[in-house]
Amino acid sequence: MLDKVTDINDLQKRARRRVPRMFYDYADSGSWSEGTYRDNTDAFSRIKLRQRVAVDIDNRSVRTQMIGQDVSMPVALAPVGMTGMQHPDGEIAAARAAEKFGVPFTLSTMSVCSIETVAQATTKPFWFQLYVMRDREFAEALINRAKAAKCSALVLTLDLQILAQRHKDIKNGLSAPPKPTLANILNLAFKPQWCFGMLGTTNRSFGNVVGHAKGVSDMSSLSEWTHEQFDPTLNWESIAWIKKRWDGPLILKGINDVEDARIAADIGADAIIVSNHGGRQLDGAAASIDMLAPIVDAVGDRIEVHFDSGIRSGQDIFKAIALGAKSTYIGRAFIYGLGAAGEAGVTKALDILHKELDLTMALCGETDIANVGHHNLLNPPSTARKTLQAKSATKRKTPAKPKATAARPTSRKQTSAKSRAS
Ligand SMILES: Cc1cc2nc3c(=O)[nH]c(=O)nc-3n(C[C@H](O)[C@H](O)[C@H](O)COP(=O)(O)O)c2cc1C
Ligand SMILES: O=C(O)C(=O)c1ccccc1
Repeated sequence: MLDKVTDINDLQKRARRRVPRMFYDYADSGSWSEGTYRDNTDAFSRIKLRQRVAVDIDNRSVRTQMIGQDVSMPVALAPVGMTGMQHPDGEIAAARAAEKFGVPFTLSTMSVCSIETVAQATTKPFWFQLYVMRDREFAEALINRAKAAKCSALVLTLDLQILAQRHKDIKNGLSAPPKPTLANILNLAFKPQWCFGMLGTTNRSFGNVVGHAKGVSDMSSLSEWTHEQFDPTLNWESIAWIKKRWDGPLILKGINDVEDARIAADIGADAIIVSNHGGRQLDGAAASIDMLAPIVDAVGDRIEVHFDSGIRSGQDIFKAIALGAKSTYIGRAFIYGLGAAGEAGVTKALDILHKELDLTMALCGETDIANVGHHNLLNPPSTARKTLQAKSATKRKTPAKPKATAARPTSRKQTSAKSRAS
């Protein structure tokens, strides 16, 4: 059934056919004009790679580590709210696919299946993403539930203290529970597989927050509820408060500015995710891939720098790694796979990305993802150019032994959580 699917685009087309419009649109949208949403992908296509030839590329590896944990490629599944609305039991399907592929799965606070349900359905630890509510006891309860479920990292999202406006969600009447408007009911008639799947599961509402957060029973609209519940006062002191309560690896998500990256490194987080929330929050913000190199330059020697926003191919992953990210996350790329074909669709998305990443690496003349760096880019960022010039100046002074392979500057190595801990 997925034989003819060759790229993430194909999965997206199939998801559009299978998933009810309000949930498909919820995923495939950005805030306001969607300018940043479009920029995220456009910026990737402006980055050009250096094609290298006559290098022995027979044995290759894209294996690496994220916060000291082994991963089969530099990819994790990003936290996605309402994943279980793209496909029945969607969080379980995605977590299982990730587990089998050897990449981390991050469960959103706003997931349909609860922390406990996902823990029961999987065998390896997953990561938990936290949204901090005004009710701090509730935030603490979520942290404790994540600990009890043996989650192996906490991803704290910082770029959604307040929800931006997404026009499509308003037009589609996206509320919780969804509004049974005539248009929505008619649309469901064209999505029979989704409907039958939903009838077969009890996971149909927000598993982590129902019954806990005040006011959740009358969630009239997702945005109203979010404004009511999410803590707009969240600041760096609150982050220290959370760090104290969570004793495992802490990843700060939603950093898109050098100054914020420096503060994140100062407070001793294990990693940051350079991200603009996939263009769903501050419309007008820079494409995250354009912020990656300056941020790595500022803090890459102190903290692991991860990346998301705009990845739709293995080539995009390669570019993010070349710009200095230790690893990446995918949001829509796996969500489209999930909407198209459940667990098999997520596996297909991961397969596609793995193949594209490996092939791109090979055609750039690299055999190990650990060696990928600025030297693989045709136009390295200016900060990198200075570093490269400095390096080649030093090289000229001390002639190295001639090598069979072309000499190239080493990539910027980031501190791993493990090496800092030891
Ligand atoms: C439908 C959808 C829901 C999301 N929900 C969350 C969420 O609950 N928590 C969070 O931290 N990020 C959330 N994100 C942002 C993703 O974690 C990630 O930053 C973004 O999808 C990356 O961009 P990409 O989709 O272009 O890969 C969501 C993204 C999408 C598309
Ligand atoms: O839609 C999102 O991007 C998101 O993170 C979110 C925020 C509030 C409720 C559900 C999901």
